[in-house]
Amino acid sequence: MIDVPIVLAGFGPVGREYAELVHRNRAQWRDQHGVDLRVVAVRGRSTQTEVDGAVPPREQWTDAEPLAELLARTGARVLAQAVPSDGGDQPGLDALQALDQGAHVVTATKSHLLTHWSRLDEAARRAGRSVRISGATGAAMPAGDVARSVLRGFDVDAVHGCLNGTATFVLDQLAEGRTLDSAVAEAQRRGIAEADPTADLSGADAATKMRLITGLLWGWDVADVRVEAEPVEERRAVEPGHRLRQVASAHRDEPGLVRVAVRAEPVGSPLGALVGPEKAVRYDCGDAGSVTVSGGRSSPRGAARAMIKDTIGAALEATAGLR
Ligand SMILES: NC(=O)C1=CN([C@@H]2O[C@H](COP(=O)(O)OP(=O)(O)OC[C@H]3O[C@@H](n4cnc5c(N)ncnc54)[C@H](OP(=O)(O)O)[C@@H]3O)[C@@H](O)[C@H]2O)C=CC1
Ligand SMILES: N[C@@H](CC=O)C(=O)O
Repeated sequence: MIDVPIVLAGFGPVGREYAELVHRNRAQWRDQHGVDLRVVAVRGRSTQTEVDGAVPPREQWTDAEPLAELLARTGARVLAQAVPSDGGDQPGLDALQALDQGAHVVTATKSHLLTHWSRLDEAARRAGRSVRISGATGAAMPAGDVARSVLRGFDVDAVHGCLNGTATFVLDQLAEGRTLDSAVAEAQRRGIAEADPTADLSGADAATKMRLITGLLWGWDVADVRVEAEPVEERRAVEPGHRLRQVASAHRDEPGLVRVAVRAEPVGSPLGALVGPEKAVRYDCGDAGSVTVSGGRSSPRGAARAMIKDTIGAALEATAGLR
């Protein structure tokens, strides 16, 4: 049995789902996979709590100690990150700290991957540990896993994806005659759109996820990738038999460039057929044909499930670096 003590950073919707899943399914995963996942501590911005079973209520949390001390004291094998993707430096520094102390990193947080990509990869390889980012590339849709390992040898020429559930949902609502404001409000009510939906609508969130996929797929340094993005705006005409989609694309022969465009896709195509907040990525693999990954719940629970998959993978597979 592989013991997997976990320090969880972030106790928002994703972190809470992750802690709850580990608590509820621990015995099942022990039997099924031979791994004993247990969250031993949870941290917020400035407070923390030790955990033995269910996470204690916030009133019982105490001031946070330095992460290095907490990781050492608990013997953590994994740092699980579900903290805001707001561009702050702390998640990147925390991930580097964890790797230096011999822990794997599993993350749904995206922004520090953009700023610390190469450093994280080098630190992980040096330590013989992995940084697993499936939750950051599209919640429960395993597009990152496919990019990193399943398509090896397929020589992918191009990748196209609907990577932001809000954009797909809002575009369909606009097509039905709703206004942009009310479509976004409905997406927020359903927990799809962020509280500040700017990155959902501008294409920035889709571009971030596509940048991460290009890093896994072609080894691009995601920090250097340039983005050209077209925002989702009020309703516009579309030819019959098509739906508007926010499509993020990258081409192997245009290294370092990700484009996000709002374009018409045939309703029967993998991207045009998406419903509500569903996501999909199509890999164009030359003589191997096209491979599309779609589905997987786009929600805090979906992201938490992706983190669970990555935690089990980190414990069981002897791979190092960004995965
Ligand atoms: N929601 C979704 O469907 C998806 C979300 N994601 C990503 O998952 C991440 C988590 O999202 P979500 O659960 O909505 O939560 P939030 O992004 O709202 O994060 C809130 C939590 O992070 C804690 N926190 C903030 N900074 C730190 C820090 N430096 N160290 C430790 N904890 C910190 C907060 O602490 P405190 O409580 O003390 O304020 C709080 O518990 C985000 O990066 C998001 O982009 C990815 C895929 C899907
Ligand atoms: N707001 C995002 C949530 C996941 O990253 C989206 O709409 O896809």
